[in-house]
Amino acid sequence: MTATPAPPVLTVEDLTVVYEVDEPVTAVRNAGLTLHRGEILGLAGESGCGKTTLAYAVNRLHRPPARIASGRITFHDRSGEDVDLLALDDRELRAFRWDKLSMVFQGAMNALNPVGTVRAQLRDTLLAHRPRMSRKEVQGRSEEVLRRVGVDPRRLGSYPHELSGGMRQRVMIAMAMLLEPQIMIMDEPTTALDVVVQRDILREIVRLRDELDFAVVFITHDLPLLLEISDRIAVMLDGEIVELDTAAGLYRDAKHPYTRKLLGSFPSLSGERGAFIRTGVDQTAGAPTEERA
Ligand SMILES: Nc1ncnc2c1ncn2[C@@H]1O[C@H](COP(=O)(O)OP(=O)(O)OP(=O)(O)O)[C@@H](O)[C@H]1O
Repeated sequence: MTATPAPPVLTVEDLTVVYEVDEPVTAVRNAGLTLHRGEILGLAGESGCGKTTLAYAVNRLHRPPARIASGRITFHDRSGEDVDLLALDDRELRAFRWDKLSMVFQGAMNALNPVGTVRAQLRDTLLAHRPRMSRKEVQGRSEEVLRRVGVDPRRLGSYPHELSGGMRQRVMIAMAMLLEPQIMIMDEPTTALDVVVQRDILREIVRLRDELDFAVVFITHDLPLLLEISDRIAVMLDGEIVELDTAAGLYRDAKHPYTRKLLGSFPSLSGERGAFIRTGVDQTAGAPTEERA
């Protein structure tokens, strides 16, 4: 990490999300966090702790019975403008999503329209936000994003069923970066993929972040993976963020007993561990360093 953190791009304050079912479930409780420009913030915690609910609420994608009971979510635009996300109407939200903040879900590869080519789907998203783009610009941008995620631009003419799962997930990541958003939220984006493909895609995400400087909220229950790729990590337990620290700080000196328990539950973290994605990672001890790759 650098000594002075980059300015914030997103601030979540005191966020509470409740599922209004017979016995209401408070899935996120008074959560607060600041995401800095260009940082990778990992969100860790066991299944059911509220990670996905938090991510959906930030993007206003939550649906009834989920309800934001309290809190503030502020997007700090590159232009200097602060946007109160909870105050946006539907039209403003549609303009905001993909453009300023995009999201890649677990299994997002199945979200591609089966009857549209990759070209058509990238074009539709581009033109919805940039209606004045020429055909040539649309084609150029579509080729560029595919190249960036390691997919041959000749695949623009392919239908989703003609692509492997890994390739479809890469296309979804390309879609998420199409409009150069300032934030990407990734919820278990590689869980459905085999380990080698996962690693390739994660390396790409870290590299692209270094190049393009978007911030990432990366959600997974895989803490060892988060230690490799995150600048900071927030640990969630029963809807609350119980600890938030740099990856190195968390690894070396976890404060909350639950974080220590979580760290202890991954044998790979106490023993030898190879193939860290970050450079500057102490592979013999398996510990992340303070540096950012
Ligand atoms: N539609 C719903 N109605 C009622 N309760 C729900 C609903 N969706 C989620 N919950 C509850 O909210 C809590 C948080 O769920 P959430 O999916 O956000 O957790 P998560 O940490 O993302 O889990 P996972 O890693 O399994 O996706 C859980 O207790 C869950 O049972």
